[in-house]
Amino acid sequence: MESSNLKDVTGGVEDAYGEHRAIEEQLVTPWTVSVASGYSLLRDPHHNKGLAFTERERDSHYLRGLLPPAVVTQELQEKKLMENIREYQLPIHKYMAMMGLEERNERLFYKLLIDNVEELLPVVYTPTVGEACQKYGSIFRRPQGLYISLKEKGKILEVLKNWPERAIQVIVVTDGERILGLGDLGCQGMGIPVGKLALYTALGGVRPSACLPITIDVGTNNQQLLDDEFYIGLKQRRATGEEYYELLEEFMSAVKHCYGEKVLVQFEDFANHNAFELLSKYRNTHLVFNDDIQGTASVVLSGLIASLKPLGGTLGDHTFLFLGAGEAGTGIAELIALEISKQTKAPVEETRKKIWLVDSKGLVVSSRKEKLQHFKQPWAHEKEPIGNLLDAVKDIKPTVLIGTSGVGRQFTKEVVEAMASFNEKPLIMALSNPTSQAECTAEEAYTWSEGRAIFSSGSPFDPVEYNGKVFVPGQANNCYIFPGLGFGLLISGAIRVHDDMLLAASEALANQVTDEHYAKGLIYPPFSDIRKISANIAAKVAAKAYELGVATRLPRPENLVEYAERCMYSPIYRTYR
Ligand SMILES: NC(=O)C1=CN([C@@H]2O[C@H](COP(=O)(O)OP(=O)(O)OC[C@H]3O[C@@H](n4cnc5c(N)ncnc54)[C@H](OP(=O)(O)O)[C@@H]3O)[C@@H](O)[C@H]2O)C=CC1
Ligand SMILES: CC(=O)C(=O)O
Ligand SMILES: [Mg+2]
Repeated sequence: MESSNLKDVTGGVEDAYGEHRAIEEQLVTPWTVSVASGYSLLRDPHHNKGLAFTERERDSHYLRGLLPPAVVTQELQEKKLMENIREYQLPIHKYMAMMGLEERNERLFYKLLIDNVEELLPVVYTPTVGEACQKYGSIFRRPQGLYISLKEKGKILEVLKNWPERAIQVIVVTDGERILGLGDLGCQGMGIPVGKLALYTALGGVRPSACLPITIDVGTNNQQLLDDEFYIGLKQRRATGEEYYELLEEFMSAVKHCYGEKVLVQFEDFANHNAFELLSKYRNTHLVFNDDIQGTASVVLSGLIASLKPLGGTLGDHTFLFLGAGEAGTGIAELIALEISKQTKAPVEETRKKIWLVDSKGLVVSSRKEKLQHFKQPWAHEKEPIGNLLDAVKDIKPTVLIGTSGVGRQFTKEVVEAMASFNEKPLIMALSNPTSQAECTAEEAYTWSEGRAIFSSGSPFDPVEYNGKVFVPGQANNCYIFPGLGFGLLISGAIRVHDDMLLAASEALANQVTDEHYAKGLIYPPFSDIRKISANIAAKVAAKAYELGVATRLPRPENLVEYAERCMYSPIYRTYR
């Protein structure tokens, strides 16, 4: 089908693929629905329960003889699998074991992930997912999402129809150009949408069948991949300009035609030269948000709000310095400025002046303005140029130092010591992922600040003992926000994402930090409570959607927290007729 025909298909939620309304010349997919039984039931990850099939189910579903005689509970299966996973020494082997489980038995995969979230999050997500992407070509077994490449130009609607699920509610899409702090991994970036959507289900409660990971392959500029005979993606340099934006336009329009107005599209790990453009292009026509710009901003703002308790004062009393002036850095900076502006009623142009950013060329200042990318320009304040981070720290004397550079070990001993020299409790966030790219380790932050830093990082670090005291570093990662934010959008039937929803999500997350957490040095609540946290975030986001008039699920449920909790996916096995 030509892309020009797209406009003839109306689509929408009821008629997901537009088949009933398709005109005769248009192609339709002949989907059939059948009841799985016997061997095919065991091979169907959505319905397989392995040894947990009951005697009755084994009789009625032709499973006799296909399974050994023991009938076990889901809990026992979980115990056994956790033992197996703990046996693996290498994180990548744990990752592969988890992906293998997802391919065999989806509910058991999610039960493990939900019940053991603190142990398994670093396996299915950062840092291990970074290594998995680097090796994605060799560990790729079965499709976990859709690949849409330049070869599919003009046929994207048909490609979407090849995905076996129809009622898609959340899409996470990447083009693989900025995978964590690991750079351009091309088509191998697929590990990221797969991992993010696993968290949408485990942390946020979205049904797995409603989630669709997508990688857009427009080529790669990574020479190592281009030279690799086993590379799984398009072997050409990245398409840019009109060719790139035409493909993205066709994709965004096909997605809406296929799944309707209320499908949420999360942009993930695009390079900044496309990320800002795509967000501003689609934020007023589609339900979209950029996780790296907006989700990260919301999680960091939450940590800052929570840290005001141990630090004292208001947000506006602080001075912020960022290393890294890209998506994450400027996204966070803008949300902080917006929040201070709301609190103080000062214009955002004023509140931005307390926030400074350093990029690869030094401090962002007014004399560089002409040559700066548009997203850096609002941060080009009046000051003499400063070439490096240490001098910027000494000059600006920030109370908060945030790393969003994607480059490891930039917060040196001198930088942390300088922060500790004029702050009783320096707030230091090393946000770059995976662990190898963190601006400093937890141990470095606590040791070099003589145990005074309030520290958090994008990838997890173990607790650190310093001078007889144990410090527990928090994980400032957007995975605290996007599952709850997304779920709030879905349960309210929101049609647009608004900045006020990000602020509401930050506040909801900060409200979950208790005195017990503060006593451990934390400014984020533990992931073990994440479903409760996500329900609270979802409720606040949904409430904001109703308040702003962008919610379509009417009437508004009275108790939104309860409603969110009730709507959440449960991985407990279902009983079959
Ligand atoms: N914890 C979390 O939840 C999240 C963490 N991140 C992490 O943040 C990192 C950056 O992501 P993102 O903002 O999207 O990337 P971008 O590429 O958009 O931005 C990177 C910025 O860092 C600057 N930079 C690069 N090298 C240096 C250096 N040696 N010294 C100073 N500045 C430098 C770049 O400068 P220039 O502009 O001059 O090139 C650019 O401004 C990644 O590692 C990512 O994993 C991202 C999102 C969420
Ligand atoms: C966490 C995340 O989104 C990133 O590092 O890109
Ligand atoms: Mg990301």
